Amino acid sequence: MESTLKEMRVGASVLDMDPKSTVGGGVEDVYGEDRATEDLLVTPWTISVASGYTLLRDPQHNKGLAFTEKERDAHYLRGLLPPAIISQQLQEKKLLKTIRQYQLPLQKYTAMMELEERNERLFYKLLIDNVEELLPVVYTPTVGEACQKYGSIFKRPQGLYISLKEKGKVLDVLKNWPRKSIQVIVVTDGERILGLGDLGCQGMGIPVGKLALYTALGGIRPSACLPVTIDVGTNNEELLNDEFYIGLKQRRATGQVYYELLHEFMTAVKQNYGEKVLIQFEDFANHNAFELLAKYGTTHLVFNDDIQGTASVVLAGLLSALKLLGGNIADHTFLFLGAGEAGTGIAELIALEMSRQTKVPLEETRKMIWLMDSKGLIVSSRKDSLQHFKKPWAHEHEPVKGLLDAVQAVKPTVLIGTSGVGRTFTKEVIEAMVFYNEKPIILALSNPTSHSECTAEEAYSWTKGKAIFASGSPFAPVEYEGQVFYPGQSNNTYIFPGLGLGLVMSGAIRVHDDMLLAAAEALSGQVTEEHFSKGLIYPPLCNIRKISAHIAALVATKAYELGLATRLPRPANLVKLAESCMYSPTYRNYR
Ligand SMILES: NC(=O)C1=CN([C@@H]2O[C@H](COP(=O)(O)OP(=O)(O)OC[C@H]3O[C@@H](n4cnc5c(N)ncnc54)[C@H](OP(=O)(O)O)[C@@H]3O)[C@@H](O)[C@H]2O)C=CC1
Ligand SMILES: CC(=O)C(=O)O
Ligand SMILES: [Mg+2]
Repeated sequence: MESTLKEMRVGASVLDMDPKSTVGGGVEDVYGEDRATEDLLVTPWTISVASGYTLLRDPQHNKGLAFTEKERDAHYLRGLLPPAIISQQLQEKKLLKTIRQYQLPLQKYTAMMELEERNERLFYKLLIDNVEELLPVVYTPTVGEACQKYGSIFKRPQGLYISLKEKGKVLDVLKNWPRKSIQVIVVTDGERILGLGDLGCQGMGIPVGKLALYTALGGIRPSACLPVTIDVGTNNEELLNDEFYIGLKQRRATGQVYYELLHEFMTAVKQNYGEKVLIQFEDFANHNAFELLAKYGTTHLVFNDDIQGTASVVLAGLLSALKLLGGNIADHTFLFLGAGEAGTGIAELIALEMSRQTKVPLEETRKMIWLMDSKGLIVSSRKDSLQHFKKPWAHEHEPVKGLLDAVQAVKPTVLIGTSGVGRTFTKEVIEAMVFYNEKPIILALSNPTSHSECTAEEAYSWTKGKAIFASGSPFAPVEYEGQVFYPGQSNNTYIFPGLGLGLVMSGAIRVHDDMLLAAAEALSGQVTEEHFSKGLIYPPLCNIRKISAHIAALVATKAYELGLATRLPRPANLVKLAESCMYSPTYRNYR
């Protein structure tokens, strides 16, 4: 139990005291201990030192066979372990070998999750040291399959489930979580999991995976991370008919019922963890995502990863590509397939950057950007029937249905896939891109791999090696006519860990667009000549902690400039601060 005296002091105000209580609550009596009466129950939190069998079963402190002779004596471990002492390094080597032996990605995923539950430090050591190899296991594409099969691979719960059954009790549910000092929450309602649609309660794999990356890539302590799934039902018939489904078996609640539960959650989070806890909205459907962001963006430290994190990573890639191609961002014309969260989020940040660079008003720079949805090109004649987030993109043009026709009409220099539909960048579409451009920029952002708008091989072979290509899920390097091409991964995973670290370490209280621009500049600044020579527009993920530190520093700098930082005075060297803040997974010695 991680509870400390300090945590017990955090508390509710005297104003919400129980009328029957005869004792006044202390100023920060969140757990109601000061004001408890015979009718008012409290939780008996305790502090204890783990030893013996309990220590071996405690994932935060377990070191497996790495416990020294002295530790085995001091902590009652004699006989509970075989005699060999195996260092963390050797344990890591053995595990990597085991994981590599598994044929199926889902087996590797399960092995990693079991390791996390058994030995947290070893899990993070393995992930950090082998990030390029293991990211596709704990994150896209495998996490998508894991969510689809969550019911059958489910053994022990991870994260916090807040369902409609908990309405009216959300604060109590938060208090059940064993860790008290939370800095980052990733929350989903499971309605738009990657490009896989509504997976209901099984979407939990996403907050769990994203938070593992907050720790591995951004250095946020695992104990400070809280994955949350809000379960308001699912409209996925297959899950509703599945006897093993782990979520609420009802159709999704909408309207007032939905918003009341979300509001209760947002209020309880602030009440329990304060103003500086970061909340990342993840994989909500767009009919809720924009509204939630607009509503809570002014009252909470919150951002939507699919709208804003994705925008920042794509802008970073474009800024890098400009260094390769020359010219300015305003020289480009953009066409998006997909006008939802990712598409319109990216489009808006590009338009903002163009406006900043050229001093041309935002309404004008938006005109360089075209979006398509499932009904075709977004044009002014459709304006009345468009969802509000599409309206700014309804430019004057005759209606266009298909993507190839749109490419021919708009002649984009940059084609971006954010539709969630695989194989929509056909040979004809890609050939049209290279017909109009010496070096077309093609980003197939939809996840997981099976939903990517095209493969890396298709992008390079259909453009005869001319494309600057990146994708949301990773592709291996491609050999085309004797030359090797390295596709980059354009995924918000480059941004949110560093963004989160910057916000947390500066004690920021709100997320601002300038921070997303700063994160994009920081990421783009990490791309070197060597990377460019391979055709990469993103730096390799093996340097991600260094990259995250730079992102964090620029984000924190913005927080200070905007007066949104509360950690005062401003530390002199923010890169150093970011590096020194990061969680290290090496084993500690026990007294
Ligand atoms: N690489 C990354 O970092 C990220 C990738 N993504 C990926 O992007 C994809 C979309 O996510 P998100 O924007 O949140 O989803 P949304 O549901 O908000 O948007 C999807 C958009 O695609 C459109 N669309 C659907 N089918 C077609 C089609 N056949 N042709 C043209 N347009 C189509 C939809 O049209 P309509 O509005 O008419 O329904 C909608 O505008 C997902 O696969 C997700 O995994 C998301 C975030 C980050
Ligand atoms: C990467 C991501 O956030 C998504 O595909 O939804
Ligand atoms: Mg997402």
